[in-house]
Amino acid sequence: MSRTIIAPSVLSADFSKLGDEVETIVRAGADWIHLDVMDGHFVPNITFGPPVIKAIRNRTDKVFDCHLMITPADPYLAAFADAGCDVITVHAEAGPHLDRSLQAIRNLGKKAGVSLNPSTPESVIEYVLDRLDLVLLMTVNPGFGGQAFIPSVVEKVKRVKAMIGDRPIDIEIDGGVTPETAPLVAAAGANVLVAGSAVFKGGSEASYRANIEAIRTASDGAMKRAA
Ligand SMILES: O=C(CO)[C@H](O)[C@H](O)COP(=O)(O)O
Ligand SMILES: [Fe+2]
Repeated sequence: MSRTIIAPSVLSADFSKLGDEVETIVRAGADWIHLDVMDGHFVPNITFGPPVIKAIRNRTDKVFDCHLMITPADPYLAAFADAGCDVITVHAEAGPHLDRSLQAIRNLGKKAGVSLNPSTPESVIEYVLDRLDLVLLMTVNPGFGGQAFIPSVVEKVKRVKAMIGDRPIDIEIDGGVTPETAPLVAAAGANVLVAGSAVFKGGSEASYRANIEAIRTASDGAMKRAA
């Protein structure tokens, strides 16, 4: 059994020293770096885009896991690939041509992900499974960090796990992940956990390390018991 991949979301980092925060969170045990791109249109908040991602790319060689909460996404995929994103995830709700978006991401040489809002049924990925490297299931409504985990998504994790079968597709959870909620989704089949506020609380490397370890211990234990 492989251990849970922990992907801290820099949405909760101190943006005034973002590069340093990336280095600190990597030293503290982050596996991937989760980058929340928001456009003030698909979601009611605005964050950052390719220039900021490019500016922090040289701070680590960890996977840059790019969560695009933008519409349209297709015109910007090449810019995010050039900026150094390794996984590029688009929302199924953000455009009419999911199959085309996923093909475009793979054609750029990147891993292709799709994200589903809490109210979006998993059936939208049925005909694109062979184009997918990752499914990101939102456990909050996208747009902000620090929101409460929506428990109804746990059943969706189980259904997506069954749909995927033995395909090499990661199941990632995003929103309200804590040591209390991580075991619920890990037991249901998720293997990548995004956490922002629960990881960056405390503001020091020691607290980041303890926060990551608490989530990892809880989720790895649940994964092992479910195996
Ligand atoms: O995509 C996101 C919000 O749209 C973030 O990745 C997510 O909210 C992480 O923050 P937290 O762990 O604090 O819920
Ligand atoms: Fe995210």
